[in-house]
Amino acid sequence: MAAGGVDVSRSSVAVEKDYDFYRNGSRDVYVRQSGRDAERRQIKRPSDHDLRRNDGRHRSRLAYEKGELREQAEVQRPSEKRRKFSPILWNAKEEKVGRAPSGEKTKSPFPIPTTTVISNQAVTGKTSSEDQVNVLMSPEPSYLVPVQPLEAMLSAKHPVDDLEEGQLEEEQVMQEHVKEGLLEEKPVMQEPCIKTSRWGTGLTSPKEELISHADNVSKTSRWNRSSLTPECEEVMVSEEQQCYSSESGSGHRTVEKLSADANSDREYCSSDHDELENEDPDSSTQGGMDMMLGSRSVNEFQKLNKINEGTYGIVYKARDEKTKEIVALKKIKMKEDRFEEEYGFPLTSLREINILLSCNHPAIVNVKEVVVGGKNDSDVYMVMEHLEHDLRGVMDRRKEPFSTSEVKCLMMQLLDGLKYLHTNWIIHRDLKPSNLLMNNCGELKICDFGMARQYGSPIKPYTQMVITQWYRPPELLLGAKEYSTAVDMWSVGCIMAELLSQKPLFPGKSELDQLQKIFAVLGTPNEEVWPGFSSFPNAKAKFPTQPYNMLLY
Ligand SMILES: Nc1ncnc2c1ncn2[C@@H]1O[C@H](COP(=O)(O)OP(=O)(O)OP(=O)(O)O)[C@@H](O)[C@H]1O
Repeated sequence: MAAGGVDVSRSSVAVEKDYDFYRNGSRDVYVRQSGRDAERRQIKRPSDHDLRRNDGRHRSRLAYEKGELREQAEVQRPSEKRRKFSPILWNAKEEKVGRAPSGEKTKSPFPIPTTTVISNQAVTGKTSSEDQVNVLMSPEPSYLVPVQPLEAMLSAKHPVDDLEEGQLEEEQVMQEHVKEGLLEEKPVMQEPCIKTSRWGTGLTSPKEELISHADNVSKTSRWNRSSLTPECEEVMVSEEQQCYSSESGSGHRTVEKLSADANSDREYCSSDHDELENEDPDSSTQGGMDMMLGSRSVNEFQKLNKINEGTYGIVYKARDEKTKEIVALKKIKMKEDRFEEEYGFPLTSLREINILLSCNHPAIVNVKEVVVGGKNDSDVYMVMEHLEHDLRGVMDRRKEPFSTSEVKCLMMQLLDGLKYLHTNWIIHRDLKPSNLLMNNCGELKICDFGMARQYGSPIKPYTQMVITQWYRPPELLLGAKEYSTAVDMWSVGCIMAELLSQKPLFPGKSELDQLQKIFAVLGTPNEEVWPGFSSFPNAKAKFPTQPYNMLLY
């Protein structure tokens, strides 16, 4: 029997086919969109049958509840993975350290913060010729972005997502140096090489205009910021909602402060919205208008029903009147309170759109375009491929756990998608069952990239207020700010355990309780089993001693 009405077992065949398809390259491929986007997304044209099959969540839900098996549809796959991103490089010397996980040589679609941001040279106002030689002569792979000439740096813009703590701290340090008279000239913040990015060659599509706006927002906020604010600001919903958010659409990405009060229910939004702290609200919304010039109108879609509501968006099932294709429309929730620190278009949504438009993988939800419209003509919608279920809902409806082969099939897809992300220097930072979409063929796709971000080498400090608590790794719970792809892998492990046992692996009620649940299973760490453990900010808490194993060895 299929997994909760979703034919996971059969999809394993489909997945095998996919991999054959993948290996064998392009067959029956058409270009979905024109221009620049066409280069990015080559997909196989869905058959009419496929479109019909997706017609009606209600129908599929009924079928699902009746346990009907769906016909196995020919799985459509891109002919190849076209999009490869580059790492963020933080300074010239360290470029040599950076290595793309896969070793594939590709050009980044992102505005890359080739940040020799505040290297020692920048602070002293000198750049040694040796460093320049190293940069220019070293046989770096092409995914390592060369340091830009100063003029290019100055004329470039900031990327939408290069503004987390590392940068902020560096910016502050620099300002302090200026105050202390250490810098004679106005400090040069090396900016991303937007001219070499796909946005550097002119704005040719609404999407690119949108991203351009993201840059503007980011830049404005960066330069206008007068102070740094804590990253967790919004009081969120209860943990139960947070962790089982499939149907409720309740607050994901929520965390709570580690405290001795294990029963504390207060949770906070893990936002890095302080980037927008001092942005002029009017300019933000005005920019939002401008960036949408040329986008299709949402009126070209017929809304069929509301699927779900999350923290950052309301998701509808809709039909594209032009192509008759069934799609999911995610309406971005604008921050409407002018007196809130963040107002207007949320940074998380900009990041999500930015990353998803650049991704092209069968296990990552496909964002087709961004459209505008609605009551005030100012609503922004992401147009995504539609999938009938999310894994949370599928699990909730099942009476028994998935079989081992079903779990293998799901995990293979999840890991394949995650490999693609990590290979392209993206950490998802919010993997959990409700962010894994599924269709009736058992295909799994990762969605909700609001917390995702591009990372770089070497690792820089980021907010630890990410990942829904039950799926959050101990290093984040312990306060680590320098982390990488491993945080997603922890979430994957929790999801796999949940698939096998039909219950969450570590359903902590608070951060402290979360850690205790983890330690109860894996042992209380110490310096011996986890070198560096004692240096975590929250490691000083007294945890009950639990026997540990030496899994690491
Ligand atoms: N492409 C899609 N097809 C079908 N359903 C979808 C699609 N995208 C999202 N959904 C549904 O909408 C829900 C919310 O979507 P999403 O997680 O992207 O919104 P969000 O506002 O970012 O949520 P969160 O509160 O987790 O931040 C998902 O859990 C899923 O049930």
